[in-house]
Amino acid sequence: MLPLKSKHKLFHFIFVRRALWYKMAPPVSKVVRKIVKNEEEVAKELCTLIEKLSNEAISARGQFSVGLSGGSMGKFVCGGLPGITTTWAKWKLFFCDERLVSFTDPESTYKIYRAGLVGPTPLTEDQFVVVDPDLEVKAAAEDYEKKVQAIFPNKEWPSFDLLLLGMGPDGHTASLFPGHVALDESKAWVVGVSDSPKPPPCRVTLTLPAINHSACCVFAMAGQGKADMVKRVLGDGEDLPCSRVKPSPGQLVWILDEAAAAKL
Ligand SMILES: O=C1O[C@H](COP(=O)(O)O)[C@@H](O)[C@H](O)[C@H]1O
Repeated sequence: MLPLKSKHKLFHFIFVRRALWYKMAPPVSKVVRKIVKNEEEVAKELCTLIEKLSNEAISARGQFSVGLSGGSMGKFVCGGLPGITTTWAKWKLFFCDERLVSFTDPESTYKIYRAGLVGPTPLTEDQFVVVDPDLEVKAAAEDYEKKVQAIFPNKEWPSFDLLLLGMGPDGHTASLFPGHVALDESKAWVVGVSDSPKPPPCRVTLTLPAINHSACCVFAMAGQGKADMVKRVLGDGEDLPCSRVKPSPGQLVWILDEAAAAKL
């Protein structure tokens, strides 16, 4: 028989500590992996998900906030979105990251989405919350952060309904590159990067905490060129910028084609 004092200690250890641990530990993201045949199927799967999430968000809150990425994501989204059924007027579009180049430069992410979505869908230019390419890096990041804050007023962190993310061959996502100081930002929603290892060097990016407060993050990719990094991130769990995307509480979705998933 345990003495009363020891019983109290045991009770404290088991119940109080456990309750505290549950309270403090961040809820784990719900992770979904979807492997489809080819690039075309990746775009289809992605756009079906965007359609579903937009309609759910609009029914629940009257607005859908989505963050876009550059690179191959533009192709998937611009190819598939014109075919979906949604209330376009309720959309607000942001950029997970943007390259600091003019809107006419082929490297501009906004240029790609404006050409692919304004016209082919009922979306209008004023529904895009853009990074001002005429400002220098720090000022552009501060200006973009203010624009995002105006959409999520009085919030500690933005709560995007959906962020569409890509993964570079070095495991970067948005403009968060391996080993870069921007990865450790814990207060700002947005930071500037003036030494991006991938050109162009000047960029503006959402930070990891801003990304991880969104309701859903989706990585979509296709092709054998992604296979090694997919294995390092999803198979080996290596600590890379992509692996740190854990929306909490939230959903993390990976949509891959068979070639990108080949080494898993
Ligand atoms: O530079 C960038 O690269 C990543 C990955 O691009 P991908 O073409 O390999 O898919 C992209 O997600 C990011 O937005 C972009 O600025």
